[in-house]
Amino acid sequence: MSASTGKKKGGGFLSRQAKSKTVTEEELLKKDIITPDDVLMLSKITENYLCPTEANIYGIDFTRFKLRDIDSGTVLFEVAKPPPSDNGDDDNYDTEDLDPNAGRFVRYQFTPQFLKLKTVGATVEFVVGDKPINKFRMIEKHYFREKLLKSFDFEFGFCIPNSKNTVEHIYEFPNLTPAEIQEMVDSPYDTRSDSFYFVEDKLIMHNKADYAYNGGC
Ligand SMILES: CCCCCCCCCCCCCC(=O)O
Repeated sequence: MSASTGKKKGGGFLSRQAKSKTVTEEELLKKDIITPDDVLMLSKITENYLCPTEANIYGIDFTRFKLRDIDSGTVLFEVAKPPPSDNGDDDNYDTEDLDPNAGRFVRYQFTPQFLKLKTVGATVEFVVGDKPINKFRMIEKHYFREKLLKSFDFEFGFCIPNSKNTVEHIYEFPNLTPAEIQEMVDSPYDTRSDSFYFVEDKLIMHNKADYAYNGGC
């Protein structure tokens, strides 16, 4: 029987079904534990955070983030968390007191040229608390409106207790047509991402970002 009839039994048909299996955010919010396989099945940007900030029981704290174009070496973006002041006050206290989710949302403003890059390196520095961390992994899904542009899957690996760690993850950009690039440039903040962080296959942090690509226009 020809595969093109759509009636073929066995692996071909079933594996195509398995690959397209999707899950909704509402279904995941009912689960006690959210796994990497769960978020890989999401087909849309989430409207909510899929775990509370308290799920980060490992004291993971991002302290520096840098983006660079791998081809030219140009630094595209860099931010560092200010060190705690001498009196122990957290400088982010006021903002986070008003909105407890403020620390897990970032708005980026890039130029249209950003979308023409091929490969970007993201250097992340982070500190961890007094527990050892196994299988620290991030799955980050980028969307333009309803369309998934690309899902990135990065390992941070094992982290020793009370350590400061630095890792560079390499983002290979999706192929975008000139028309898609123009639409994204013309539609600031319609490009969005969910970053899901796992320790031992359990969701412990969820951050969000949105992007404008019309800087300098
Ligand atoms: C248009 C798709 C491009 C995807 C590659 C984007 C590379 C930069 C990613 C920066 C992600 C930061 C996420 C965050 O701050 O939570």
